[in-house]
Amino acid sequence: MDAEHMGPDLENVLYTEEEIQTRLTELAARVWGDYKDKDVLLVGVLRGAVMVMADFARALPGSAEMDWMAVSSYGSGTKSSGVVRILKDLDTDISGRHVLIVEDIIDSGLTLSWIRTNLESRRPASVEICTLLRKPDAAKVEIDVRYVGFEIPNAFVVGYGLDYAEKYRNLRDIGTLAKHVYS
Ligand SMILES: O=P(O)(O)OC[C@H]1O[C@H](OP(=O)(O)OP(=O)(O)O)[C@H](O)[C@@H]1O
Ligand SMILES: Nc1nc2[nH]cnc2c(=O)[nH]1
Ligand SMILES: [Mg+2]
Repeated sequence: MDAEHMGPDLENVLYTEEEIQTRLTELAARVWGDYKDKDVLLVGVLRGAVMVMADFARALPGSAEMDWMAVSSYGSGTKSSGVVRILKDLDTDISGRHVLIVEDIIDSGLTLSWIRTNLESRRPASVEICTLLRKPDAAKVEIDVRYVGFEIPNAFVVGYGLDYAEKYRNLRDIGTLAKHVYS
């Protein structure tokens, strides 16, 4: 992997663009099989899930609706407080719908656990989760995730939608940041 492709600030590439696409195509085939008799509504969580949604949705072999939510943690000020407020709600009425939440990463699991409970209160026919990445801490929260791209170790990752202070979302690969970026 040359430096230009990695982005100069990445230390290690965990998953290349090609590996991500291959895995998303596998997940899309599974999802399509599981929802063959159902009209699935994909719900992306802004902003991290934008890249995953774009590529996952296009890897599906047929049409699927898409909608978006934006949420923000508040309270303690840490991302993983688990206290979430809605910045942008769905435009779609999901009652009776089969919802598949599309995420980039599950770390503490608190964001998704809150979103799932929130969406379930709207009486959808079903709610499932598809995430590209999952970290070990997610195991501490009881959250059933049907589709997981990659289980990753507990390191901060960027790229492919994932940011550090809003940067690096546009990198094609996913990796860890070099130390000089933090200092
Ligand atoms: O499992 P958790 O510990 O709750 O963390 C995972 C969430 O954190 C990131 O989003 P963030 O809130 O940083 O916003 P963003 O999607 O706009 O980057 C990521 O995109 C997930 O949505
Ligand atoms: N960019 C980024 N955002 C996160 N949110 C929760 N975990 C992570 C992570 O590893 N990287
Ligand atoms: Mg997010």
